[in-house]
Amino acid sequence: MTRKMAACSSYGLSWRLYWACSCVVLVAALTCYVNVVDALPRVQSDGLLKIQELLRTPTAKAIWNIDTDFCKLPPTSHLYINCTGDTLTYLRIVGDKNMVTEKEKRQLGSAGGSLGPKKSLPSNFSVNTLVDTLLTFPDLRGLELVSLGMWGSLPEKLSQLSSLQTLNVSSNLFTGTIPKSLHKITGLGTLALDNNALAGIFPYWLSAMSSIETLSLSDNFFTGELNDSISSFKNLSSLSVSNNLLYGNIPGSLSSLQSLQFLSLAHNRFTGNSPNLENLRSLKTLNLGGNSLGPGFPALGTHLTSVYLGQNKLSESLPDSLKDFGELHTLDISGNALADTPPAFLFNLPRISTLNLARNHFSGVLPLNLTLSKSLSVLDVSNNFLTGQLPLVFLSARNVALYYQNNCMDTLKQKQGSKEYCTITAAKLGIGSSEVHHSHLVLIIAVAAAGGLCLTVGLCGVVLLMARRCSIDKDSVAAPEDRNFGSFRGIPSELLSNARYLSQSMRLGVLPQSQNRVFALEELKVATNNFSPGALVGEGRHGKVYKGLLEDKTVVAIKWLNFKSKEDMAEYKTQLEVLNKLRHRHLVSVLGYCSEEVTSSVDDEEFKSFRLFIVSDFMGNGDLRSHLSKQMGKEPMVWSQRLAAVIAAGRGIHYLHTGVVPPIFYNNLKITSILLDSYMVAQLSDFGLPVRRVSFSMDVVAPEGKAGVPKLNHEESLRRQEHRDKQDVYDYGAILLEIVLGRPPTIRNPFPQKRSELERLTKEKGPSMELIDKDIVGTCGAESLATVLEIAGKCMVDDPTRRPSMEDVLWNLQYALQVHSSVNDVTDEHDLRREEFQKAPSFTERKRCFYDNRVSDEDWKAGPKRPGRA
Ligand SMILES: Nc1ncnc2c1ncn2[C@@H]1O[C@H](COP(=O)(O)OP(=O)(O)OP(=O)(O)O)[C@@H](O)[C@H]1O
Repeated sequence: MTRKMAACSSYGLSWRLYWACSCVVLVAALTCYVNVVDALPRVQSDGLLKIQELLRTPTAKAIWNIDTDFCKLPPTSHLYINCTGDTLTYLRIVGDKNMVTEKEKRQLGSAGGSLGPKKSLPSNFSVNTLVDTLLTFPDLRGLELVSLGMWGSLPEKLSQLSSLQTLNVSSNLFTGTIPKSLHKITGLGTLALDNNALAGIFPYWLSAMSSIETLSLSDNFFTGELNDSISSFKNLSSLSVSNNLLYGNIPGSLSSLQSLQFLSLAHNRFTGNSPNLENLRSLKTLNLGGNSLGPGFPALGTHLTSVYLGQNKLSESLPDSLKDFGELHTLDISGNALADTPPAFLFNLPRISTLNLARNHFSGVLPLNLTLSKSLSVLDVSNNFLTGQLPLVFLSARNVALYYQNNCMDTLKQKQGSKEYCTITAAKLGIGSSEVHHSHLVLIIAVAAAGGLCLTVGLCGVVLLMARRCSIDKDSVAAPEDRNFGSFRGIPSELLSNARYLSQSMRLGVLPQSQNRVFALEELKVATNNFSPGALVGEGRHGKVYKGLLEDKTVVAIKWLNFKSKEDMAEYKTQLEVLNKLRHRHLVSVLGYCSEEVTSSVDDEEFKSFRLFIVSDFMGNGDLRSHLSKQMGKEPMVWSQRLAAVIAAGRGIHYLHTGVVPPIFYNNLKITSILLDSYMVAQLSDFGLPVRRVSFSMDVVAPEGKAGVPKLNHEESLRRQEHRDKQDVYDYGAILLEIVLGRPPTIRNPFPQKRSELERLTKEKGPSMELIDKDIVGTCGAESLATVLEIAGKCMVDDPTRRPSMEDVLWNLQYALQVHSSVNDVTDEHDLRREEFQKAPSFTERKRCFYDNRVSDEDWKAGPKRPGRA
């Protein structure tokens, strides 16, 4: 420093300059000192230790301690701490083990680590105490507490963290509304509250915060219509409200949000045509999938890179303007009623990587010499009405997962219907390319000619000819058969092994992918203490399930299955490859497997048998059925918990039906496959595996078309094809009944002779109360119960075509949870009403206890309009 000052004076600088120079040097020295110190004051270290205590079970071994140098902890995918000088400025804790790599786990262990992601919260967890503790960090700019199982209402005092720029508490169990005081955090740029159970009208008031750039509210219960106030979010670059209860038209004013780069309104109930979004020049990702938008194809900006419009009601032909989408790499327009022949340029867009045109009304012939973009990796044109020869490139394309089954193309590869089937059906639907129009015309002419020729004796020969043409026996028109009796039956294994995710609409529920692991039997023996009885956690009809501790301390479930033939086991293994790729918050992750061939000899004769060990995430709280009754000192689940569990599992099923290519149907759903993790969050297990017939017990619904069920005619086959999701819907209905009854329903056969139980439960005047689980009577709102019973009844109607989709079912259940929450604040007053409810002799009177007394509540008044049910 002295040398620097001398340097200043030696250059003959003035006295004032000399002082300025000294100051600069002093500041530099201080900065240097601060950087060296870089340790938190005691009050902040204590705060972090307190947070550790709050977010972990008290029995867990503490990892942080008084000597931990928090500012020097290495960042990992589930912990990031940043200090500026001697104050904490960023705290991120992500408590989901699926997000931690093995390597990171090891690093965490050796480096002093961070909060263990698998630990559940202590029973006395209080979000208020947590926020009080956070207030010891006045300079906190970033706070991310994700997947930690936190519950309660977000406290108003969160706004006292006034320096926050990022607030992310997604994937927790928060309820209630967003605290209005948040608008006081004037610099807040990112607000992420996804995957909670927050409710209320869409929070337009947040637009008063001009700083807000990212607003992520997906997977909650927000409701109401989006209106023009949306345009007041001037600086928004990312808006995600997928999987909520929003409805009505998408307002045109959305197009004034010029900074928008990411927009997801997927899986709500938006209707009508999408507004013109061409003006959104910064928009890169647009997800409007899973609504009821249509019939027009939306006008979109050409700079988009990902467009998801699947499962809507689009029914026009694709616009020519799509050829200008030079940056598009994902286009998902599956599950609409789009018509005509898909234009050849679509397959050859320069950046296109995923093109999903499945389940539309596309018809006509794809050019034989069609070319595919070099960047294409997934192409799905299945379940349309395409005819003609298969484009040559479909046979030669390598590195492209290609799906074209259930069309009527001229090929023996992937199952096809007859050309007549496609042309006639396309004509019936009034759709089609020039070729279909031509066929249609031929038919019309033929009919007319047949009539005319009947009158003209001289043309008898022609009449006969034409009449023959007119009377194409419907049954001889081969429709694509329903091949999906097993989960993936009929789909070539090479396609299965290539199956990928398409729908990014689910991305917030989807966890990172991991590698399938082939385990050594030795490893599993060590993990389970040689499959000791003490490690046994359950037994199904096909094998035993053990709890195991792997070397890296991961707790896993190991399901032991025996097979008589190698082929049967191979079928399982192929499907495990697919299932391993799936990661969803409400699906139990398959981590890998181990297969073994065992040779034994009896009387000098050798026998081979095969064993498969499926390794998956361990769910610490058993299956849903075990929580419906008092067991081992555990209280039975109350209504809201039951609803939350079935909604969670339903989301997993919905993902299997709509978020995976090819979709996964026929999941042999049972209540015992809904397992609860250590946070009591439900996850579905046992999905997507082949149905193994043991015996046709009451607990198994054989997929239609399996052995013993008559062969289907073509019409029926087509009907099944279109309603492949409905077997799961039926089974899910039975699960809904079980959470109401508290015991398995007696109706499990899809075509029951006697459905009196269901009828008694769903009759108009209300259910017979004696049938309802006494543990929930009084704790569930009547409207909520009635909604669940109504939708369960619809799920279980005999005719699969009349059953609702999983999306409809979820919509109703979310509504049921919402009305339950709004009438069921646990207050003294409520307890009184509950008593009153329990004493009320008739259903109608009980219903009144809830409705009449509650309808005046402010909350209830402000509650959502009910936009109609399935
Ligand atoms: N991943 C898991 N984590 C914790 N427990 C599990 C797990 N998978 C299964 N279990 C336990 O093992 C029991 C048996 O499971 P399994 O899947 O073999 O049969 P099931 O679902 O009860 O019936 P089924 O034989 O019809 O499939 C379950 O009820 C559950 O309690």
